[in-house]
Amino acid sequence: MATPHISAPAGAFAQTVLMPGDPLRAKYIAETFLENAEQVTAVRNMFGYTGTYKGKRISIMGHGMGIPSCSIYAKELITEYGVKNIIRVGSCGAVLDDVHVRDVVIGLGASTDSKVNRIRFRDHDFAATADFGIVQALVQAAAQHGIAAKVGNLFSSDLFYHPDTQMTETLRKYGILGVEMEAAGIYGVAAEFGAKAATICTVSDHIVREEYTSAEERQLTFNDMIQIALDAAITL
Ligand SMILES: O=P(O)(O)O[C@H]1O[C@H](CO)[C@@H](O)[C@H]1O
Ligand SMILES: O=c1cc[nH]c(=O)[nH]1
Repeated sequence: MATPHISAPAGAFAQTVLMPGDPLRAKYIAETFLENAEQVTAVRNMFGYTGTYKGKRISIMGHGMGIPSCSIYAKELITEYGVKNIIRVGSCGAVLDDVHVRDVVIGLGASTDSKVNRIRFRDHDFAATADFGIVQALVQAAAQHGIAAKVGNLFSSDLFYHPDTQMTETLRKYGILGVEMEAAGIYGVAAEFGAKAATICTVSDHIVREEYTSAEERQLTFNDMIQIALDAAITL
């Protein structure tokens, strides 16, 4: 039962899928953290895997960069493969003084400059929100790992290289915890097709302070976030 973008057979995905932007991160997560991981799709090299974590069946699949890309995969996973829970596991940039590189942030809500949710919602402002149960599970799992995750609003931007130089000040004023490129789209898809979704991100850079994590640091902090997401996933 392939779709235009996923070549897996029916039943190939677990009910809960962790989704990083980078398909190679999906491969790394599956090979490092899952037992008996099997690759179930590789269309356009957007790798997807299913295996078990602490005895529970879990899938991992990349979603690419930006709302158009992640929306395709999230929609097909939900409507064609019966996926119920999507947890985006990503990276984000920080703008606030009290958010630091390597912090873990959870997107309870996601603001955006994308029009996708207005297209869905008759041109009104849809409040793109995470599933509260998944957020709770993520917060609890983070606490068990000794990490006080910050929970709040993300900004999902259509543009990585944003031309509006005033935008950062606005994001600071409105308390945006992290800038990334997908959460608002995934929350919109989940709402449209009756699934649950949440986003957890590791802060990879501070946009105002111009601080960046090294590739090695990113890998280590990313590992913390993955374990939090997997420990939350098996409670769903
Ligand atoms: O690390 P990922 O999950 O890809 O997330 C962030 O990184 C990409 C931009 O470099 C965008 O996809 C953004 O949302
Ligand atoms: O989308 C992203 C991801 C990391 N850092 C940013 O500034 N934007």
